[in-house]
Amino acid sequence: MKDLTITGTYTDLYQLTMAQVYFLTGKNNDEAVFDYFFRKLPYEGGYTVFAGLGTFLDILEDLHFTRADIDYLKGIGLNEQFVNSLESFRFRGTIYAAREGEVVFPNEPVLRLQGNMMEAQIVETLLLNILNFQSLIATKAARMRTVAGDRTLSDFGLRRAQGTGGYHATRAAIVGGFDSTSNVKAALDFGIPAVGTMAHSFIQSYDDELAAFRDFAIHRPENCILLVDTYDTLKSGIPNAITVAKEMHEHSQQLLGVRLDSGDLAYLSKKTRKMLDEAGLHEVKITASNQLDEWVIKSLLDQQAPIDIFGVGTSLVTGPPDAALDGVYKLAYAHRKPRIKLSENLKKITLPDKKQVYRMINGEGNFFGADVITLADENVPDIMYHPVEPDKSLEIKGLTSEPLLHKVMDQGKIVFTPSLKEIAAYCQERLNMLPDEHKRFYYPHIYKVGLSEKLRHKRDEMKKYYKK
Ligand SMILES: Nc1ncnc2c1ncn2[C@@H]1O[C@H](COP(=O)(O)OP(=O)(O)OP(=O)(O)O)[C@@H](O)[C@H]1O
Ligand SMILES: O=P(O)(O)OC[C@H]1O[C@H](OP(=O)(O)OP(=O)(O)O)[C@H](O)[C@@H]1O
Ligand SMILES: O=C(O)c1cccnc1
Repeated sequence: MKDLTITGTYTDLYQLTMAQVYFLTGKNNDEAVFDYFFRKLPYEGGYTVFAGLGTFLDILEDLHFTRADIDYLKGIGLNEQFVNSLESFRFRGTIYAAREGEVVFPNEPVLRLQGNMMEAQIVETLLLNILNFQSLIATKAARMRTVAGDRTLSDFGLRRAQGTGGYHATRAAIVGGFDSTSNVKAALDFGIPAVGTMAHSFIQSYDDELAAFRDFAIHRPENCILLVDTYDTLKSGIPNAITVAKEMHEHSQQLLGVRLDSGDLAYLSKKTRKMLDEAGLHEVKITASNQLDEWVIKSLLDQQAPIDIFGVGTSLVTGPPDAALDGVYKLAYAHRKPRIKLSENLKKITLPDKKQVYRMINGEGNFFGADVITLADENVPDIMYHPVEPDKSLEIKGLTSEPLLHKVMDQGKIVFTPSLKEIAAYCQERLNMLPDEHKRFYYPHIYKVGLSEKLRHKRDEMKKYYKK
């Protein structure tokens, strides 16, 4: 059995059966335009961090069908001529997208893909699979970063992740503001600092805790963090860690820290800090772990817990309580005409044609709290309209604006390649521009996304036409 490498068959079968029809009816070379957007903010929060773009583009640039793919697709009854054509399949489309790390909002196109019908359809599943997951995890990470301030956040999640999804979860965690990871593969591949402490098993395997700490410190004096809760944190773990820290000093070495992994982390971290300080070990840091999430981190800091490093696993990489971001990929233009999808639910009617999104910036250089979706070739309007409530509008005249969608792939070639570090810095820059009321956990202020008059008119006219 072979393990996962992403090739053209990393898609849903219906994409290929639709592509086959486009091919056989001679429609595959017409331009199609799809929008990627989501409808609901995760965590009942005020924003989503857009992540995964770099991963998606890297995979897309090399995407091809292998001999085994071709043989398999013929074997399941797809048309031979169509399947043979996939031997030379390469994505040659053009993509406009928000920068990875951008703070984005429901119903606005975050990415616009323009390609031929066939290629645009085939890559849908891959795009959604990568962008939805990484955006969910980057958002979770960003929520933790906004409450952790300048404390260190480390990803400890691989063991609890949804299978190999833990690999991309680590990348997304960095986009959203984490500093480091215990995931060695992700650290290697993405250039992230790899960090780690020790497990209970290491201490349990010794007859006494002090001997375990000593061996660890002797053989790994750099970045040494001792786990202090195996037997009794305050009566055994901390006193033994202090002994080892002092022995390390005698060898001109420095104990980096201790890790608390159970009990009342506020109480224990305060007691620990006091004991370390009384021993003159002011520089020894306190790490905390054990089912942390943004709420627990916030609570601990509200309790003035002197914790320097938070190690977060399950809640970071699995993104509870939301299992997925509901991002979708909808057709906006095909065969030289704008396209629309109607719905009984007004909110679910899609926006036709090629579009741009403009973000409004206020006088202080922060986000004004409004994005307007326009037709791609339109100037920024003076007024934006509520997407579904015809009487609501907002004047945006005179505000500075920035286009959100930029070309990131041109005819199959990546044209913008920021490093993961730059993406993470961009995310923090944009989060800093987002007013605090959109970042609070309870009932955050709603960020407005509106339509230009021209786009609204086009949608409404098409709606009338298809209703007839
Ligand atoms: N002072 C605190 N304020 C808020 N939450 C805390 C505090 N201390 C710990 N927590 C969190 O409360 C939860 C405690 O869970 P639990 O009772 O399973 O841990 P525990 O007492 O350490 O048990 P175990 O020894 O089985 O790990 C964890 O999510 C932990 O991060
Ligand atoms: O609680 P999470 O946020 O998921 O963080 C990761 C957890 O994984 C480890 O525990 P585990 O019991 O797996 O191993 P250990 O014996 O090394 O503590 C670690 O000690 C954390 O408690
Ligand atoms: O290095 C650690 O302390 C660590 C790594 C993974 C999971 N829990 C803890």
